[in-house]
Amino acid sequence: MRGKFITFEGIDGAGKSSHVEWLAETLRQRGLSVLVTREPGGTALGEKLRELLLSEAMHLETETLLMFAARREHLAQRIEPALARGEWVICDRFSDATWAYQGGGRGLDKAKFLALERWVHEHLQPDLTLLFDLPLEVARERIVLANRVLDKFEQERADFHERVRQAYLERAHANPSRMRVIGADDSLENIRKQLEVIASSICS
Ligand SMILES: Nc1ncnc2c1ncn2[C@@H]1O[C@H](COP(=O)(O)OP(=O)(O)OP(=O)(O)O)[C@@H](O)[C@H]1O
Ligand SMILES: Cc1cn([C@H]2C[C@H](O)[C@@H](COP(=O)(O)O)O2)c(=O)[nH]c1=O
Repeated sequence: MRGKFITFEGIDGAGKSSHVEWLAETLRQRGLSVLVTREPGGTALGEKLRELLLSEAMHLETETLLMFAARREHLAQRIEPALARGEWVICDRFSDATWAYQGGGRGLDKAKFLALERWVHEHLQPDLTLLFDLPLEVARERIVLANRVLDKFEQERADFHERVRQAYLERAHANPSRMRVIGADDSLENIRKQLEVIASSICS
């Protein structure tokens, strides 16, 4: 039987990556085989593209095409074969991120996004997307506290990140059966409780 495809999304600093491995382990304890991966990245070529995408300034359409090029490789090399073997795949970001960052944040024409999405994965959408949502200021504070070097996207102004957040919420509103909004302005423990309920429902 084909495995399930779960994606994590949210603005930078939302806290999603803190739960990816935890959810994978929770699913493994239920006897499932789980692949954890991320975008942009997930393959040798994808990780090279990630380095460029997170550091180099480029035209919006170049950025979008490179995101989808990395995704095409990722789907062909890792995601689709794993799902076909019956493994579950947890991916830290996928096409909803392109919708939110390049579309919402930078203003990419929606028709161009939809054309690329149809080209690259017409017959595949995540079975479940967990959208970590929280106010921008809380996410910023977490990034500052983590004291990490900011990448190209994290260096963007607050209004960019606010548009990204709104684009994610609109997409979740338009896809209620696939996307679940997680209240991420909460303790790690309480967020895990929300995820445990979701994990139980997807495994049953
Ligand atoms: N619920 C939480 N409460 C307080 N701090 C948190 C919480 N979740 C994560 N953090 C901290 O916030 C920082 C960002 O978390 P994390 O890297 O998981 O976010 P992210 O959404 O994956 O961010 P990015 O997409 O920018 O990599 C980390 O230092 C993490 O320890
Ligand atoms: C897949 C994807 C990602 N991005 C942006 C979003 C983040 O700022 C970075 C990825 O780094 P993180 O460790 O996951 O935070 O890339 C994007 O703009 N478009 C995309 O399609």
